[in-house]
Amino acid sequence: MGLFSSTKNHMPVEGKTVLITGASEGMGLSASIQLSQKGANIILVSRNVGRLEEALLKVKSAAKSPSTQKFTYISADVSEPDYAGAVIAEAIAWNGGSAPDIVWCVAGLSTPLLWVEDDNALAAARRNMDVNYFGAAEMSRAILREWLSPENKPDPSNKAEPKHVIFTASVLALFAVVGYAPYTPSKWALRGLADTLAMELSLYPDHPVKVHVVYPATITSPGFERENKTKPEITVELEKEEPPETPDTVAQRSIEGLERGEYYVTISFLGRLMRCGIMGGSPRNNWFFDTVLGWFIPVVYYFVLRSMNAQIVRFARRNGHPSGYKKTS
Ligand SMILES: NC(=O)C1=CN([C@@H]2O[C@H](COP(=O)(O)OP(=O)(O)OC[C@H]3O[C@@H](n4cnc5c(N)ncnc54)[C@H](OP(=O)(O)O)[C@@H]3O)[C@@H](O)[C@H]2O)C=CC1
Ligand SMILES: CCCCCCCCCCCCCCCC(=O)[C@@H](N)CO
Repeated sequence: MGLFSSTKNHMPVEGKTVLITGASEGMGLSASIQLSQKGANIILVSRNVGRLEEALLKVKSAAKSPSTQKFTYISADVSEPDYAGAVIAEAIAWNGGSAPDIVWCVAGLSTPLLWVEDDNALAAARRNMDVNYFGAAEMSRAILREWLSPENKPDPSNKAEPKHVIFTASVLALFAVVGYAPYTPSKWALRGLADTLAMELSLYPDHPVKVHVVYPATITSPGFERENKTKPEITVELEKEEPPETPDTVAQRSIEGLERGEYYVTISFLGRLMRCGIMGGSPRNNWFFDTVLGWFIPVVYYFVLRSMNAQIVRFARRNGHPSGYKKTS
């Protein structure tokens, strides 16, 4: 977070234990496999046990040192109130009494729809909030209470690496797009929580912990196939601006950003522009470049928004009042 970047790896994982939610499919599975290849012990968390079993085999067979690394899964629903304490307790018991060193909240879902026309809008918004926001919020609180408790003060002679808690948002938390009303606020909420925690963590100078937020654009995952079933046509049109990436690529670029020590990690060029466009009072990855780039983004947005809104108006003229659109859900 200094003026210039360094080449140090800020998140070494070899021999560390990483807990990942949403780890049975999509980006979470890819991240688990890649961290296994780098020598981490992995705890996979999601709901469906059959998919967790399959994922565990893949993550195991990617291990850098199969004789020393260990792997397990815990089935849990991150939308259940108070789920996270039990997950962390089970993880600690499995890990010989030590808490995981890194917790990455990836579990999420999206229910694209038109806010005004769709009868499911508010139910979908609550579900998106429960999984995407509260799922990650509860997990962060459970692990931070463990890491930051006075009994768990790291031995200063031991040069402990910082712990890491990582949230997974979306570029939609940096730039909103029509059709994502139930989802976008849940990802913006994660940003608000992360910025607050980044400051709160300074109250614990003897317990080094870093918080991060990853902002992927479209990921060609099983979740993307599901969300496309209800996605409004105009949303499909607009999001073509940002090309989809595979779960493997998104996981790889996320890990690279975390290794560079970034606070907000973006995956693409547009994502980086969007990040510099919203910085406000958020911590910067690089104070010089992020600030200078940030000066130009309002000008870019003048043209981007003009063109997008014109595209939406053309769509509206072609398709008539939205109450007449073909029902997607
Ligand atoms: N796909 C996209 O285009 C984008 C996605 N994102 C975000 O990135 C993250 C990963 O997305 P993606 O790769 O598409 O994920 P997928 O939808 O493909 O996979 C979701 C994973 O989360 C688990 N999961 C879902 N709901 C719950 C729950 N209630 N409790 C526990 N686990 C749950 C699923 O397993 P199970 O169902 O068994 O529980 C699965 O392992 C999400 O946070 C998503 O919002 C961000 C930008 C773009
Ligand atoms: C200065 C910057 C210019 C900005 C250009 C705007 C381009 C719009 C691209 C929108 C991409 C939306 C991806 C959604 C991913 C997602 O989170 C969902 N698939 C999950 O449900």
